[in-house]
Amino acid sequence: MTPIETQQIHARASDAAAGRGGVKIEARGVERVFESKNREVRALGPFDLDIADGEFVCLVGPSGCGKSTFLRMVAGLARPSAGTVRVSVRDTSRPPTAMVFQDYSIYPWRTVLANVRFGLEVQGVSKKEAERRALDSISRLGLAEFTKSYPHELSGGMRQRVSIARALAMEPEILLMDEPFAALDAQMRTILQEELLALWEADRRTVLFVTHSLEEAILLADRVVVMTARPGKLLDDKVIPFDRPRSVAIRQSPEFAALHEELWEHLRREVTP
Ligand SMILES: Nc1ncnc2c1ncn2[C@@H]1O[C@H](COP(=O)(O)OP(=O)(O)OP(=O)(O)O)[C@@H](O)[C@H]1O
Repeated sequence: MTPIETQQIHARASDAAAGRGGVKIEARGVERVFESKNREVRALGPFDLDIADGEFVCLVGPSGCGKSTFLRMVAGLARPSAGTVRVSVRDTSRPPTAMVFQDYSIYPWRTVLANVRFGLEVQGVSKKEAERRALDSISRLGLAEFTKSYPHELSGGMRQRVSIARALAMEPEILLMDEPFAALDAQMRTILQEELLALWEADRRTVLFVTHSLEEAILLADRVVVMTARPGKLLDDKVIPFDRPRSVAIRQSPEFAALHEELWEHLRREVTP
């Protein structure tokens, strides 16, 4: 296995690069090798990527190319086997990242309010402030009537709203989303995509979003980063030219179809054996 040369660094951003528009996430020569059943699985890299502060970037690529692994590195939950992942932080009193997963990851025994408040309590935010921020976030996600409901009383779309509310309540500088809408039906997925576009428009937080759907990536992102098959490397890095604010209606435009076709041409070669 390649020796660990470097690890995740949460740099204090006193330099200009950390200001709005500066580099927020910087990956250089990132590799990840797993030991599995006495063999090495080369999952990722070498992979380089820069994401600017306030940018919405979607990561797409074949299954197993290391997308989730990279996201976990940005979250500080995993270390690269080689290379560096650097996250610039403006305000050390806030968590640099918060994550939303496909499977909601909310506690079935806690109410909506208690689920959203949970991360804040772990952070040591006072009870009063946690309650205020949780209620505000719940309301932004349209769940104000359901603060006392339990997850089993909610639809899949509502549970995923709870996950997003919990992440936003943390007020992270970077929102990490790992296929957050993959488990939803097509209609609910469209509704949540539209809601996410509106939420992002309100605060323009840096977002790194993993998806299998090129359509979803083009709809949401400022940039779509396409990865090769495992070990994932950078295959394409495409700026999405559609104006903001956006609505799901842009999916009907010929420009959207052309972009989809172009990116699919690249991805097709990676997913077909
Ligand atoms: N903890 C681990 N131990 C061993 N192998 C792992 C581990 N985590 C991930 N892998 C392997 O690393 C590779 C990349 O996994 P990862 O989950 O990052 O891919 P992905 O692109 O997110 O896949 P998908 O799109 O299917 O979710 C896969 O081959 C996976 O089996």
